[in-house]
Amino acid sequence: ATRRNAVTDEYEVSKESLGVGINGKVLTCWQKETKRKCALKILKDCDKARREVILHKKACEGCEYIVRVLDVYENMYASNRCLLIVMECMDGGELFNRIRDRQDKPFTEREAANTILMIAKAVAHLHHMDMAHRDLKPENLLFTSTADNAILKLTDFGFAKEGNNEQQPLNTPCYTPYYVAPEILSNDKYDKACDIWSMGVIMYILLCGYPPFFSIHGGAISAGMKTKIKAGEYQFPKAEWKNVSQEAKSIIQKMLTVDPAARVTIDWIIRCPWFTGDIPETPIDMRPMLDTDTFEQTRVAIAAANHNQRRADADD
Ligand SMILES: O=C(Nc1cc(-c2cc3c([nH]2)[C@]2(CCCNC2)CNC3=O)ccn1)c1cccc(C(F)(F)F)c1
Repeated sequence: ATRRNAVTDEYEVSKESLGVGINGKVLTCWQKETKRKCALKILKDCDKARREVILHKKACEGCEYIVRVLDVYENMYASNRCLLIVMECMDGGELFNRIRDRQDKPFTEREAANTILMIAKAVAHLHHMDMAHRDLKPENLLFTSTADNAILKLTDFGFAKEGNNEQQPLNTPCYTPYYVAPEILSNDKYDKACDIWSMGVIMYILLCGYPPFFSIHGGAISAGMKTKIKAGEYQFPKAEWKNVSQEAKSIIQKMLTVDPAARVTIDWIIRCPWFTGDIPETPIDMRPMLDTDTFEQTRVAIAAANHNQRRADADD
């Protein structure tokens, strides 16, 4: 339940900003009793903010891949009524910064698969409760710590939306089937599909270090970029993609399907062997091994070594 007392009763709020989200800024705070470091998101009270709080609280229950909401306060702050969301503090920062810091060397396929799988588990949890995030991007994906095995969690439910349970029975009193407009029936049918598209863009970036759609002169979205997105026009430039497995590319292609009705669902994604990777391979940089000519050279070298070894044995 939303607390009405001052957040400062239970938390020490710092001035240190952790960033600014869609609806409000995020500060560091400490729980007085436990000294636990937390993050505090300050939202101006309005319907959108109330929806964000309700959906985030609902979403984080039962899913370890969604940033946990610890407390919610309704306080006056700077003479405005505000909603304050206290969250677990994600000390590893954003996926965005981790990608940016490794600009030179993108993720290995195994690392990319592990990363996307954590995102997919968060998205599956939302889609199974008929909710769509609708703002999936590296800036809203945070690591629990800077350790290699840190967990990646989804945050910022400022655009999230709950379906009206699309298979709304036609006989609900709100409309007479004969006259109901198509958008009433399908208005949120494709919200979930847009989360899949965003995952496709994130997966593409993790495997090569740059986005599939961009405007040549950089900066904000351009007309040319919009055209490319609408046409689903992007490439896998050979330089960076020749070592990436065909399976990874075909998964990206299925996620970046222009027609939302034809796009793969989250359930299809979490069942892909590429993600589960049943054989627990050590996170090697699989890319050189996947490169045919490197693989060919390795095969020849191994054969030659075996030949010399046999010769050596025969001489003994
Ligand atoms: O951001 C950090 N911890 C954090 C952050 C959030 C958080 C929530 C939201 C955001 N962050 C952003 C702010 C704007 C940029 N995108 C992310 C969008 N909307 C949100 O709702 C939640 C919990 N712990 C952090 C903590 C310690 C160290 C570091 C760093 F890695 F930077 F050193 C970061």
